[in-house]
Amino acid sequence: MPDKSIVFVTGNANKLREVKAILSIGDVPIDVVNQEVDIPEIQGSTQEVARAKCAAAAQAVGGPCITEDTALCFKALNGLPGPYIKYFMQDVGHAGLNRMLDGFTKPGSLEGREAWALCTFAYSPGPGQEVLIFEGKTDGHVVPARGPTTFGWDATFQPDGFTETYAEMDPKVKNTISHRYRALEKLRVHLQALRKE
Ligand SMILES: O=c1[nH]c(=O)c2ncn([C@@H]3O[C@H](COP(=O)(O)OP(=O)(O)OP(=O)(O)O)[C@@H](O)[C@H]3O)c2[nH]1
Ligand SMILES: [Mg+2]
Repeated sequence: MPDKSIVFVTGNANKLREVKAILSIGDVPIDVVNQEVDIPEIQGSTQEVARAKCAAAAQAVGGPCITEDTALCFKALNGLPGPYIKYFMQDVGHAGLNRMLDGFTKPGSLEGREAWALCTFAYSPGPGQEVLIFEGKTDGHVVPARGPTTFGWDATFQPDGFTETYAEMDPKVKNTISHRYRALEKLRVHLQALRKE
């Protein structure tokens, strides 16, 4: 790889901010260059969605790139909404996501509200080439919204080991425990290995 930058194809400004922050820290910082291209997303497993999106993104930009797909998976619903969380969030909001779990919840407890945030980064070396997948997962619970509502479902996800939701915590803390951070640590190793080739 000729330089220390990577093209990240996304239309989501919040994702971009976190990815830039996470990859700027570390022994070998990585510059992220955004290209906002509207890529169709297929239906399927998180990996199928991620592979197809990254392959199409590499065609669109004509070179190496990364893409990212975030899923929010409810244990009580066997992993749904998963990769479709964007549309659930848009249509039913924080309160609707909570209501979906009320019937599974033991009163007065968080039992039944278990969920995990799953981040899938995909890397394509270029158009027509094999796409590699890097996943990160953070376990937690779905709770009534607390904190700023500027980023997706952050206000309704309380990661295990914390009393705050993602939205309530200092962004620097989120960026050391998040699904995105965990996936990026794996991607970082791969990008650094490429640079040594
Ligand atoms: O509270 C949140 N904390 C996060 O850490 C987070 N990461 C993603 N999201 C939301 O989950 C959906 C994923 O859909 P998604 O992966 O297709 O993203 P997108 O369409 O917005 O962007 P992209 O596909 O252009 O990259 C979208 O609604 C995102 O806003 C998050 N919400
Ligand atoms: Mg998308």
